Amino acid sequence: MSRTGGLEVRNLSVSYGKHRALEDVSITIRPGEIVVILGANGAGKSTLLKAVSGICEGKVTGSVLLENAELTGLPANRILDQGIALVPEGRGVFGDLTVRENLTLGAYAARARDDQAANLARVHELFPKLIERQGQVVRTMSGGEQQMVAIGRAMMSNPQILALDEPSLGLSPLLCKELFQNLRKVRDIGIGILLVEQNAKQSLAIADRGYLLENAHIVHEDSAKALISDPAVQAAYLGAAGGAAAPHTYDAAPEAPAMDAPVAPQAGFTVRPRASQTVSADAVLGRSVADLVAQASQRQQKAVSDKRNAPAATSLSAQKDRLAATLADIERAAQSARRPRVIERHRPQDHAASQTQPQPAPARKTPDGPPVTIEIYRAPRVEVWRRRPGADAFDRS
Ligand SMILES: Nc1ncnc2c1ncn2[C@@H]1O[C@H](COP(=O)(O)OP(=O)(O)OP(=O)(O)O)[C@@H](O)[C@H]1O
Repeated sequence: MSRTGGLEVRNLSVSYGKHRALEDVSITIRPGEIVVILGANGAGKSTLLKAVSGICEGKVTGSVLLENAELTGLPANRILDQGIALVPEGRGVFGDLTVRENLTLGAYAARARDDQAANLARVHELFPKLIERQGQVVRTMSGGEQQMVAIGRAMMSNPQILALDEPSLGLSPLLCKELFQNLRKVRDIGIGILLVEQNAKQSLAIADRGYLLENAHIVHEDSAKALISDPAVQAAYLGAAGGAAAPHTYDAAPEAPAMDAPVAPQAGFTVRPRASQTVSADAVLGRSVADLVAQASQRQQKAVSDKRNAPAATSLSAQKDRLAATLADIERAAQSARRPRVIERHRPQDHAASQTQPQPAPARKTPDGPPVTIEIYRAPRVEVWRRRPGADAFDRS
C-alpha cells in the first residue's frame, strides 16, 4: 500500500523490443508537490511519463498506484478517469479549435463531466487570460498562451496528478517564467505535478523535489533545494546556459572516446554532463563547420577529378586528403577567431576630453591564453580528433 497518498511508481521497467528504456524506476509524487525529473536526452524521461499515463508503446512492468489504486495496464482514458492528466511534449492542443472548445474537450473524463462548470471556473481563476481569449482559435496564439491552453485543458479533467513533458520547450525566457509561475499556482491548489524539464534551473527553482534519471535508472533523489546546490548537478544540468540544453547529444559507439569525462562521483552517484556543457564548434569558430566541410569536400572533389589519370590516388587517400583539408580549414578558422582584435575602450579619465574632441580609441590586445585544444565530433558515430597544444597535427587518441 502506498504510504504517501498521491502517485507512487514502483519498480517500473519499460522495454522497446530489446531496448530497455526504463529499469526499475521508483518515484513518488505527493498531493500539492512539484517533482521534477532531470536527465539527458534519451535517459527515459518521456517514457516514464507515457508509462504513467498509459500511452507507452513499449512493454511496461512494475506498478503505478494512485491513492493506493493500481493503475498499471489500464488504458489511457481509464487512467485519466482515475486522476492523472498528461500535457504531452508539443502540447497537443487542437490548433483549429477555439480556447473554449479545447477546454471543453478536456472535460470528457468521466470524473469531470458532472463538474464541468466548476472545473472551468477553476481554470479561469488560475489563468484569467483564457477568459478574454475564449473565442480565439488556438493556432493564432503565442507558444506561451497555447501552453496555458494545454495546461488548462488537462486541468479540466480535475486531475490529482498533472504530468508535463517539457512544457517550456520553445518558449521565450519571459514566457517560461510565466509558465513556471502558473505551475506553482496549480501546485498550490493541492495538485501533484510530475514535471519533465530541460530547463533545470527554473524547474528546480519551483520544484519541491527532484530525481535524476540517467540511462534508464534513477541515480539520485533529493529536495530541489539540495539538488540546486549540488556540484554534480550544477555541472551536469545547471551550466553556464542555465540548464538550457542543446537540442541533441550524440550517442557514442562503445569504443568511441567519451565526449566528456563523467563528473566525479558525489555523494554516491554519478551524472553524465549534459551536451549543453559542450560549446559547439560553430560557436567557437563563428562559422558553420558544416559549410567548411562542404567547401573542403567540393575542393577535394575537384582535386580527385584532376587526379583522374593517376590511378594510384585511391579513394582511401582521397578521403584522408579531404579530412586533412577540412581539419586545416577548421584550424585556420579557429586561429582567425583567436586573433587579437581591436576593442574600443573608454577610460573614465578620457571621458571629459572625449566630450570636446574625438579621441582615437586605444587598441587592446586580447590576452594570449594557453593554446586551445580543438575537438571535432562527427555524428552519428563519435570520432574525436584533437590537436593538442603545441602539436602540429590532429590525432584520434
Ligand atoms: N516508441 C519507441 N520505440 C523504440 N524506442 C523508443 C521509443 N520511444 C523511445 N525510445 C527509446 O527509448 C529511450 C528513451 O527515450 P525517451 O524519449 O523516454 O527519452 P527522454 O529522456 O525523454 O529523451 P528526450 O529528452 O530526448 O525526449 C531512447 O533511447 C529512445 O530512443
